[in-house]
Amino acid sequence: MQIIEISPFQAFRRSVTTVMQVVPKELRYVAILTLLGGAGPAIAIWLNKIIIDEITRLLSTGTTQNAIALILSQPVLLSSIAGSLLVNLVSDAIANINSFVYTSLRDRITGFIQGQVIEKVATFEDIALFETPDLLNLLQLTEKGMQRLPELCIRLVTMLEGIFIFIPAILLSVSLAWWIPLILFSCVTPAMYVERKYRKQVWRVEKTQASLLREMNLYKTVLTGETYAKEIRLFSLQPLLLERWYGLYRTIFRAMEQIRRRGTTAVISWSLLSGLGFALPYLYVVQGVLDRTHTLGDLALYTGVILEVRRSLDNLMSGGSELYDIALATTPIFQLLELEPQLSSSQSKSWGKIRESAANNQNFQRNGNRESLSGEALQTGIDIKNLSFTYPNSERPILKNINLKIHPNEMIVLVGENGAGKTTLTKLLCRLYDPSQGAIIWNGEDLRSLPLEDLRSRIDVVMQDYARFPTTVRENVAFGNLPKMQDDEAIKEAIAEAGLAKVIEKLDGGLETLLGKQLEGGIDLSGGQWQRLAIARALLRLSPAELLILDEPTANLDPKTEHEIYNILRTLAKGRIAVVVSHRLALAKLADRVVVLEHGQIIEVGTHDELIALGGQYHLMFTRQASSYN
Ligand SMILES: Nc1ncnc2c1ncn2[C@@H]1O[C@H](COP(=O)(O)OP(=O)(O)OP(=O)(O)O)[C@@H](O)[C@H]1O
Repeated sequence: MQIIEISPFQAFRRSVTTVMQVVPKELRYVAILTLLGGAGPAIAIWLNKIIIDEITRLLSTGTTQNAIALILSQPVLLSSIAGSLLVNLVSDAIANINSFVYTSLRDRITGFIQGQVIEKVATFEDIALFETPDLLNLLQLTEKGMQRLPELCIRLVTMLEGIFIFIPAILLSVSLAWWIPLILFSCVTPAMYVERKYRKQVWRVEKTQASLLREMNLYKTVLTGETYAKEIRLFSLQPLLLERWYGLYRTIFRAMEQIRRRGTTAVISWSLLSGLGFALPYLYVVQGVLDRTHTLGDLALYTGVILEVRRSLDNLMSGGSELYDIALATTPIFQLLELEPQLSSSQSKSWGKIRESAANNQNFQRNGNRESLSGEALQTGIDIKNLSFTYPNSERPILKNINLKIHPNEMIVLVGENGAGKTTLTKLLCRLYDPSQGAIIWNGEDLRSLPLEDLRSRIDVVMQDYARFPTTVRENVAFGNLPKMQDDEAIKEAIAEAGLAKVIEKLDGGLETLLGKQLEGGIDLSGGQWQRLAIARALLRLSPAELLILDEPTANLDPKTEHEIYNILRTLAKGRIAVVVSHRLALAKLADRVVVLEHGQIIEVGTHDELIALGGQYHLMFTRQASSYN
């Protein structure tokens, strides 16, 4: 999978487009209010100048009137003071409204972008997304990007505000001397450049440290998650794991701290220069007042103007740097959204062709609302041809030159030592991965040429690490066949067949009982009960399935239930291909053929009796297991 390059500019453009798409109205309100608010400081400064000049004039007349009566008798002074108060009030109101609108705007952008990312990850066909370090790093960086995207609005607004304050202030400063804006501008440019450079460095460090951050988050999950809580306490692992978390934190923090320190020193040095630059125009006005070419009001006006120009330039500078920072931080979001799975269905052939041939053979059946092919429709079975496989994040081949023809209606049991590659082979049959070499031929068609979703709808599976959904009993079962969500009879039948009827009957909420201790009112099941629930899920899905895959379906079951499940398995496997992975060799006796895997290669294939007679690896495994029961 290729992560495409996106420049900060492209990321910025896409961020702005996203924000404008999600909150166009709010953004317009904020922009209009900011525009109104932007004129405020210039007006206030202007009014201030009038007030000071008026007061100076009145004082020079030697009036003895009391202050209130004096103000009330001077319409210019009075209206200027009233205007100044009004401008302050309006500015405050605008700031409050803006902060309210911004909060709602931030929530909506966060919800939108999180939804996009979750949808992308959840519907991404390629399981390698969760196993390839580069992609995991991208996911990690996306988290930060999602936090920063809503800030784009406030930064854009800050920039806008900067511009709105800047334009009137700069016009006023030109009226004082044409060179003043030039000096002010050239003073902030170096600091702006240095800040941009420093942000880029911070981003580079963040990118290279994504894997460390991911590791740190993993330790956090281990230290605070329920899955590990018992063993961590029983084995007193807290000090060791905490030390690892702190170690990673210190490494990341130190590197960031170094860059921040260097960056801040450089930015402060350049800001000092800009401070000196701002002093020049100020001294110029003071000199003008002393020379009597300017009034005291002028001094107040120009001092205010210089400060406002500086404030607006600061706004522009910090807004620009932040926008650059946000553009960098949001790059991974768009890289993730553009990511194309390698398991693409693009070259997919239509199932129509296969359906057609099956229909011609009268094997087409209807099941509930959906069309499905019966087990017999898998007429030529599954042919695994010269298959080799290496996981995307590794160099070590896990399966080597596998050749196996599975006949229609056949039940195969895969056996072999831990790590032999049994589960990996079942993952390839479900097309969670594509073979590195060779092919899996399904009914005469390469698996890669079949529509992925349709293919998966024809497969029923109980995984070794089956899911424990934190939802109701009903949903835990019906997730196997969504159209049957409200079919109580079918759900109860599947539960009964999986041997869970009594357990569920005893629950107060029955099918609606919430499973999962983390949920309010939720309860937990035992390991074996969860496994039986996963089997019930598979049972509900069974009718449309042409291929049934069971990976260690009885690992957590007691001997009595295990025996019951063996009997159910026989029924399950009928009329379809069944591939079962099991270390329980009693199960192998039920199979049409047993396939023995060792170090990723098939070393023996045959019926139980044939392999026992062969006296090879299977014979050894079987006799060892049998002797351990004697
Ligand atoms: N996602 C993965 N990425 C890289 N290597 C993997 C991945 N999953 C499994 N492996 C490796 O592939 C090898 C085969 O694993 P697999 O789970 O297929 O074995 P298995 O025969 O099912 O073992 P067990 O009986 O213990 O379940 C192991 O060495 C394992 O380390």
